[in-house]
Amino acid sequence: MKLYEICFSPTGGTKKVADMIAKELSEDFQFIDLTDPSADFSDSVISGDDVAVIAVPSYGGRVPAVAAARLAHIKGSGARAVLVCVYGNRAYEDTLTELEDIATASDFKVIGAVAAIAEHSIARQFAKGRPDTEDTQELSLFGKKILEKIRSGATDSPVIPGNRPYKEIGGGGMVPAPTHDCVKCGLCARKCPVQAIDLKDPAIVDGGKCISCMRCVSNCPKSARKVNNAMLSAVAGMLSKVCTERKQCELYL
Ligand SMILES: Cc1cc2nc3c(=O)[nH]c(=O)nc-3n(C[C@H](O)[C@H](O)[C@H](O)COP(=O)(O)O)c2cc1C
Repeated sequence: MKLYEICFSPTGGTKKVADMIAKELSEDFQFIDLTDPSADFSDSVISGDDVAVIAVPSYGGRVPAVAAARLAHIKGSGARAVLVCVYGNRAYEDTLTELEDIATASDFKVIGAVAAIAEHSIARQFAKGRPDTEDTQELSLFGKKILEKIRSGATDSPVIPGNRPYKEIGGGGMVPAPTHDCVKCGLCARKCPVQAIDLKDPAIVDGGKCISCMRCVSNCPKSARKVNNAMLSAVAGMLSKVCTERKQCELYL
C-alpha cells in the first residue's frame, strides 16, 4: 500500500490537519498539491491497493471549485480514500458530502471522513492557534482508528453529513491588494493557486479569477497584502456570532 496526500491548502491549515492524519497511516506519503496551477493531475497514477487522504478547506460550506475541478482529473482506480474537511470554526455544511461525490466520481472508495478546525484564513482571530494540542491528540487518535479500519480490510463507506443538492456557492469578492510596503517581489503572483496576480505588477489582479483564498496575504514576506478593512470588519462582525463557540473535530468511520 502506498499513501497519497491530495491536498488543497492555500494558507496551510488544511495541510496541517491532513499531515496529522497521514502520519498515523504511514511513515511516508506522496504529496499531491492541488494548489499548483501548472500541475497535470491526470498524470497521478494511483492504484487499487493505495490509500489517499484527500483534504480541502470549506469555502462557504462547499469544496473550493478549483479544488473540485483539479481533483476530478485524478483517477482513483478503486483506491481507498479518507476525506478531510478543514473549516474556520463556523460550519462546513455540505463540504464533506460534495467531496465524497467528487472522490466517488473519480473512482475512489471512501472509507472514512474527518472534519477539523483551523484558523479562519480570512478573519484570523477566529479559531486562532488551531489545530491546537487538544485537536492534535484527537486527530492522532482518529488516524489510529482509520489505520485499524484499513488493516481490517473493511471498505464500507460511512454516512457523511451534508445535503444534496449542496448549498449555493456564495461570497467571493474579497480581493486582496498590495499596500505601500509592497516591493513587487512577485512571490504572491508565483504562489497564487489560480494565477490571478500579474507577475510583473502585483497590483494588477484578475478579480474574476481570484478565489479570496488569502494565500497572497499569508505568504507576503513584507505583510504588504491586505483585504479592504471595512469589508474585513463586516465579515468579522458576522462571523463573531457563529464562530466563537469552540467546535470539535469529528470522525466518520
Ligand atoms: C473564501 C473562504 C471561505 C471560507 N468559508 C468558510 C466557511 O464557510 N466556514 C468556515 O468555518 N470557515 C470558512 N473559511 C475558513 C477556512 O475554511 C479555514 O480557515 C481553512 O483552515 C483554510 O484552509 P487553508 O489554511 O488550508 O487555506 C473560509 C475561508 C475562505 C478563504
